[in-house]
This record gives sequence, C-alpha cells and structure tokens, in this order.
Amino acid sequence: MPENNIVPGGGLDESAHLHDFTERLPGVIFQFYRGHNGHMHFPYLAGSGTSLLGVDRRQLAHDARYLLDRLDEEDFPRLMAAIERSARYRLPIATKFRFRLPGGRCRWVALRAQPEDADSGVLWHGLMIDITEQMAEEARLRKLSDTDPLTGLPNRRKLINRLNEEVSLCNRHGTPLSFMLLDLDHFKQINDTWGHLQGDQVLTELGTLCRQVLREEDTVGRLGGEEFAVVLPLTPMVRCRPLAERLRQRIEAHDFGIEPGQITVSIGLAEYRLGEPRDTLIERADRSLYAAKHQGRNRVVA
Ligand SMILES: Nc1nc2c(ncn2[C@@H]2O[C@H](COP(=O)(O)OP(=O)(O)OP(=O)(O)O)[C@@H](O)[C@H]2O)c(=O)[nH]1
Repeated sequence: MPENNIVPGGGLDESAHLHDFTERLPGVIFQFYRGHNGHMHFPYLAGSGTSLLGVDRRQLAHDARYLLDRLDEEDFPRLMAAIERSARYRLPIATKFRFRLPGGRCRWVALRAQPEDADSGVLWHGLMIDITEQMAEEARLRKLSDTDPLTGLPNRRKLINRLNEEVSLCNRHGTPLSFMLLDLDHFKQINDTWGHLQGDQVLTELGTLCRQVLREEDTVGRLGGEEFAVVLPLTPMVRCRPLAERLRQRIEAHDFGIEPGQITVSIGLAEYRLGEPRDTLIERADRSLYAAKHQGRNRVVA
C-alpha cells in the first residue's frame, strides 16, 4: 500500500490526508443547504474544480447566490425547479447547467446530489464535474449526424424532426404551416454532360441560394440526391406560393458556371391541414411536385 494512503483511524494524519485528497479532486464535492425560509448556502465545498470555476468558498459558505447568480439565464430556472422537486420529494438531483466565468466564457457543469432532512431545511450531499469538453464533443457529433456533408444543410433526419415539431405546434396553436419539395430538373443530364463534380457544385450552390432567399425561421434541408425540402412555419399557402416562385426564378437566373438557364427546379407545395398526419402533408407536396414535373418542369405547383 503506498505510504500516503489514508489509514482508517489515522487521527490527525487522516484528516490532513483527506483534506489533501479532496483538494486534488478533479471536480467539486459539496454540501448545499436550503432552509425552509429559502436561504441557501454551501456549508462545505472542496475540490480543485472550485478554482476552475473561480468561486470564493468563504462567500458561498454564507450565501449560495454568489454561485447561482452566475448560472446561465436559461439554466437557472431549471436548476431551481430541480432543487424544489428534490426538496419536496426527497429525490436525488441529476442535472447540468452552464456557468458563466468572468470574461463571459461558459463552462458546462454536471451536478449530482442526494438530499436529506436537516435542521429547518434540507441538506444535499453532492458533486459537480466540469463537462464542457464532453458537451462540445456531443454537439459536434449531433451536428454531424444532422447535416448533409455535401451541402452543409440539415439532412433528411433533421428536417423530418423539424417538421414533426412544427406539425405539433400547428396542432396546438392552430397556426399555418407550409411544406415545399424542390427537385432539380434533368439533373442526370447535368451530371452526364458536365461531370459529377460539377453536379455536386450545383447542389451546394442550390443550398446556398435557398438559404439566401428564404427566411431565417424556414428550414431548408436536403432529402437526398437532387431533392430538397423546406419547412415554412407560420406560413399559409398564399404567402408560400410567391416565395417558392421567387426561389424558382432566382435559381433559373443564377450563374452556376455552366450554360445559363440550364439549372432549373420544379417545386411542389402543400399547406398543413389541422389534424392530418405528417406523412399526408409530405404526400400532398410530393403529388404537387409530380404535377410540376409532368406539366413541363421549371414551375411551382400547389
Ligand atoms: N453530382 C451528384 N449527383 C447526384 C447526387 N445524388 C444524386 N445525383 C444524381 O441525380 C440524378 C437524378 O436523376 P433522375 O432521378 O433521373 O432525375 P432527373 O434527371 O433530375 O430528372 P427529373 O427529376 O425528372 O427532372 C442522378 O443522375 C443521380 O446520380 C449527388 O450527391 N451528386
């Protein structure tokens, strides 16, 4: 056994070792107290994470607000609700929050704590660990799995998720929603004539054009191949149609680096009808797209 291990019953030595040990922990261990009168403080706080977070332990021993005040605005009410729930039902807390450092940077912190009854309040025993790098990696992977690598647009999975969200908002609030399917005309010919690389370039530029013409709140995605889709929240058909027409004209007029007027799109539109399944909306837009192709391409059909 290494010499500096804590030996049970080691008296003074043991508490010195314990202190040394807790100060080196790559995180924070704490006791957090909340009185029935609402006052909160940290009777105990240790670990090297305290210096990382730049908190003053003496202040926190009297008042937890010095730490709570530096929580991200979005996360503060969530953490308070978790504390409340934990206090009421004596359930453990398992949550994460963003913590603002001086200078405006943020760190993500994971928190786990176990409550117990205490004198005139509740006492939690817990730990906090910095998970900023982990969260950044998660965000990177999430983006990767949501993004079409060629155009950088949301992929089918992400777009359908977005559509699901908007459909449920529509059903809840009765707001309008339109859906647009957009397909390049004779794209096989473009590939065959100008090469696959040029074809890829056209797809990428098309994505950029869509983003320029549409509003920030509209989601443009690539469904696959030469097919794109747009989710247009708060947009009835009377507003969606001119927007689609503007997009069609803009694409027709754009210089894609090959013969002018060679790149055109057919667009199928559908407006959501309250209560209908999401797939019915997609099918109606698909039928409109089919009609646009059938009627000669380079046109918008609703
Ligand atoms: N360059 C490139 N081509 C792609 C990609 N994905 C699909 N395609 C091509 O898109 C073409 C689609 O051809 P079709 O489905 O026959 O449709 P189309 O030629 O556009 O004809 P219409 O849709 O009827 O106007 C095929 O040649 C595919 O190889 C891609 O990522 N890059």
